Amino acid sequence: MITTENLCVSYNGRTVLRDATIEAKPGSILGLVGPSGCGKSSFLAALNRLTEIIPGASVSGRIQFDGQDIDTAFPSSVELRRHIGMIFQKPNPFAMSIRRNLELPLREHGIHDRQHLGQICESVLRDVGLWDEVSTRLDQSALNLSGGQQQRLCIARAIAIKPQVLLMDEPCSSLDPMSAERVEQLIDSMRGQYTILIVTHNLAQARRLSDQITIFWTEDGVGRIIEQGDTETVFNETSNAIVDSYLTGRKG
Ligand SMILES: Nc1ncnc2c1ncn2[C@@H]1O[C@H](COP(=O)(O)OP(=O)(O)OP(=O)(O)O)[C@@H](O)[C@H]1O
Repeated sequence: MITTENLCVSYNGRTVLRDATIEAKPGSILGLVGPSGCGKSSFLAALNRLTEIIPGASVSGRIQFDGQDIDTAFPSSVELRRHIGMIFQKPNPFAMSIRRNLELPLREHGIHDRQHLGQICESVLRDVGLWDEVSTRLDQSALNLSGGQQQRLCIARAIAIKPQVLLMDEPCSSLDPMSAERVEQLIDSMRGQYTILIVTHNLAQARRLSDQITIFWTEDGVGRIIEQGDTETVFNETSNAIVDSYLTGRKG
């Protein structure tokens, strides 16, 4: 379970997200939506401590993982990212072979046995539906794969080290429609195995994929959460006029 309490993110002293409190249930998919600039990516970055390497960024509030503050549970960012992985909008495979892309994080986490590495590579490539497409060219550059294949490789790389949580920042939005559909199906198939927090601008996708939804909004230049709950309940029964306008495409 991952929770936040009054999470705030600022850049150079300017608050861009205020008091974000969420609860992502184990094994569920939580959709994070809202207009551009309301702090969704900053929120995800804080959960994975990427804000530490963004110049001028600062975070306050509480982030807990299984009831423990993440700073206590995972003093090192490497350990944190073993439990909380991240997938970005633009696929970012390393400029090396498909095999090395998968082996690198495994080696970083202490797995060096060649046979074991090989087994994990095959298993995660099967999990993301890539094995049949790449099994004969594992030693070729990952950069030769299509965008959709690269994104599935990045998901394979993230799950190779068995995280419990996956943060996804618009994972389909740079892909062509067919590849995006394929990646969406993959994410859907991961329900129950991982706790997934996914930022998407595609409201139909958020509705299809997410069990719960959190809606961010900007007021006076500061992002905050204005609605959250079970996805279908929020879509069908929200009493918040702004949320209703946003979800029906009349605003945002
Ligand atoms: N590195 C940074 N330095 C300064 N300001 C930043 C930085 N990153 C984001 N911001 C600002 O923080 C605010 C929130 O941005 P963020 O990217 O988190 O929003 P978002 O909801 O994810 O937007 P989008 O949907 O367009 O990706 C914006 O005003 C943005 O300009």
